[in-house]
Amino acid sequence: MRPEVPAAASRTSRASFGERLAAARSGKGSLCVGIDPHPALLAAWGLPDSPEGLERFSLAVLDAVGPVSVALKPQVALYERHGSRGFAVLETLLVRAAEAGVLTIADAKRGDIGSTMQAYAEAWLREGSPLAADAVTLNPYLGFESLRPALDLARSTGRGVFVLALTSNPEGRSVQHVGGDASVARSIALAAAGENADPDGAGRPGQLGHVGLVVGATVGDAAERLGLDLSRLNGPILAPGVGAQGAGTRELRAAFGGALPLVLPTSSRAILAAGPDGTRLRTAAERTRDELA
Ligand SMILES: O=c1ccn([C@@H]2O[C@H](COP(=O)(O)O)[C@@H](O)[C@H]2O)c(=O)[nH]1
Repeated sequence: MRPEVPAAASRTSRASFGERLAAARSGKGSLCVGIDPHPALLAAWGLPDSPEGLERFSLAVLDAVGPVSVALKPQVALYERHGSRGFAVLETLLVRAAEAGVLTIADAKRGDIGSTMQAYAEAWLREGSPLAADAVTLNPYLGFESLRPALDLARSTGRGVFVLALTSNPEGRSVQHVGGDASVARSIALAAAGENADPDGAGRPGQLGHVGLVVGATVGDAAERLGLDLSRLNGPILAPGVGAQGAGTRELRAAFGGALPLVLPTSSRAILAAGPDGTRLRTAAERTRDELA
């Protein structure tokens, strides 16, 4: 059975996702490790490209890396490609992680009109849903306000969302950077900060909120250039792009400056390439975490 999030008695006594993450960070550091079971990685681990291989891979990563990561981020697409049996593996992973006290961020990048968004919110954030994670990534292309069901459910359950703002891939610029001060990325960052201004709806504005942003570690000076004031987000920043996409300490500093304390550097393939040996895998994660600290 999935454990309740801490302090679940009432909306106002429940810690926000940002606060739960901050508590985890103080013991484990800031690294978020992605679980991306690509067919080539499964093969390199000596595992079949099947739901069985997926499960062995996922649980091995949880055991080895969970204790030294602030959160694990399963890439939902790599479970979805195995159909319903892949989703069953993802459910098992999410339950086992919750039992082990490891936070999970489902990288699902969901986004739709509000009525459909309600269903996505319930799938990924509702207490008792088989796919409930601690947080889910969201795509705001239909407008930030279309995400309202997920924003509200995250707030009331102590879970979180990470909304795409400046993604790590070069193609993102053609949408996210256009318009200078009026860019999509800036409007998303402002809206997220507004949500976090009073994170639990109880007039406790000092708490870190439930709405995070995705800002790639590879984006260079884009956040500054486009006027995103990330240090005022009052929520966490997920920064994929470390390792396989080329970013490291220098790139993180260049991208985030004074907002670095809010950042969760995120790496998948570069760590998973260490292979199935639990000690080597954990060492790879620890080394990455310590290099970035
Ligand atoms: O802007 C983004 C948003 C999400 N991702 C996801 O993160 C991992 C990155 O994997 P690596 O192996 O560390 O490159 C992957 O699941 C992406 O879908 C991203 O890269 N950039």
